[in-house]
Amino acid sequence: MTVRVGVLGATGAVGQRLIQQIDPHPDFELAALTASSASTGKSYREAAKWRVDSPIPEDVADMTVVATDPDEVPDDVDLLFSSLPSSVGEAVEPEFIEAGYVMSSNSSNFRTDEDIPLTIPEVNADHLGLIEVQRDERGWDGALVKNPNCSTITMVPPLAALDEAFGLTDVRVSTLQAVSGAGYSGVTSMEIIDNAIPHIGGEEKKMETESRKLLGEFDGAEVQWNDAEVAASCNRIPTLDGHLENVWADTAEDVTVEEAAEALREYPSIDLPSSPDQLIKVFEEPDRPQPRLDRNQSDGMGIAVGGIQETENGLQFNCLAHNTIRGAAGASVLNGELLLEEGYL
Ligand SMILES: NC(=O)C1=CN([C@@H]2O[C@H](COP(=O)(O)OP(=O)(O)OC[C@H]3O[C@@H](n4cnc5c(N)ncnc54)[C@H](OP(=O)(O)O)[C@@H]3O)[C@@H](O)[C@H]2O)C=CC1
Ligand SMILES: N[C@@H](CC(=O)OP(=O)(O)O)C(=O)O
Repeated sequence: MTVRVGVLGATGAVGQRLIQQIDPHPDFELAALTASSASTGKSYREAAKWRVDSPIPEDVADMTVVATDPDEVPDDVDLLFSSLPSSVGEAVEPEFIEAGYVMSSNSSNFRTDEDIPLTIPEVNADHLGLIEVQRDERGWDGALVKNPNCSTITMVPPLAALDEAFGLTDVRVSTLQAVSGAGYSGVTSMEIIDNAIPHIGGEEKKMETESRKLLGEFDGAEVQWNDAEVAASCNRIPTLDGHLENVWADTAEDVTVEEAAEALREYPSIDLPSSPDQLIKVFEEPDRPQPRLDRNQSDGMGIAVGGIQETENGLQFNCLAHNTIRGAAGASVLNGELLLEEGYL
């Protein structure tokens, strides 16, 4: 069965990555593209300043961009991907769900609302059951699932593996985030070249809250957030793609480097088209992972870990993922695949 899909915010940085992922997808067919009033009525080629590292798909380039309005999206579209600015998403996404659409959204609005599933399919696919709760509480016909913030996605699979094996108590993380995370006009070249910026607005709180929800237990009615304390410090550096993070994870049980590496390597993936066969790759070399060398492993959907060391209370390690693929567009597509697999489409 082919699922007809639409992309809201299709002309943006994440929207372009979504099109790159969806165009060759075995189960999804692009049927609607939306953006702001500045783009409405234009061909996608005209409206989107295409900046992705593969050619613009010709069939998509000729599609007409429509307004971000449920009346403008054909009724036979089964699934929407949203990559709208969060302020726009907050106002507009509920209108689509109320109109009956099922949506996989990358935007940060509603991520920590109690009845909204925030999922990384390899980690907490069962949280999708919150859709029944949101339908009961909000009277929605459609459904809304969110993927987390890109920095959060990078560290949570390794943390989930360690939590399952040894129990997490405290997590501290410091990030080195690529400029693509800020969008095309997010940081200027004069700001970032030969520089590092030790502040990314709102990012620390997102990492501290979203991670605890993702690592929480769903009991069929609500998610009990994980008790671990999480503290984050976020920094922008002049890499293009790939967020690198230094993590200190305190564990309830003693753990050696070898035991940690085994738990990470053996953490299971999920059988969905965009999920890698091996979710977490563990490097032995002390200077890996690195953004330029390791962000594209498993087509940008892999999580890389290295530099594992024992500490007084647990472990220290480095992790890396491609922020606009695993951290954004690929994460949304994977959630779309999960919605299909679980019968929501
Ligand atoms: N960049 C990244 O790495 C990541 C981004 N995100 C999140 O994804 C979302 C999109 O980010 P990004 O792609 O970088 O943003 P961009 O600014 O590049 O793109 C925004 C998109 O939304 C459209 N849009 C803007 N305003 C409106 C409006 N009022 N009504 C309808 N459509 C509108 C734009 O259309 P137009 O071209 O016509 O202006 C464009 O298609 C944000 O919520 C961001 O926080 C999450 C993780 C990573
Ligand atoms: N803030 C992230 C990207 C982003 O937009 O995240 P979010 O999806 O939480 O808004 C970064 O700068 O790298």
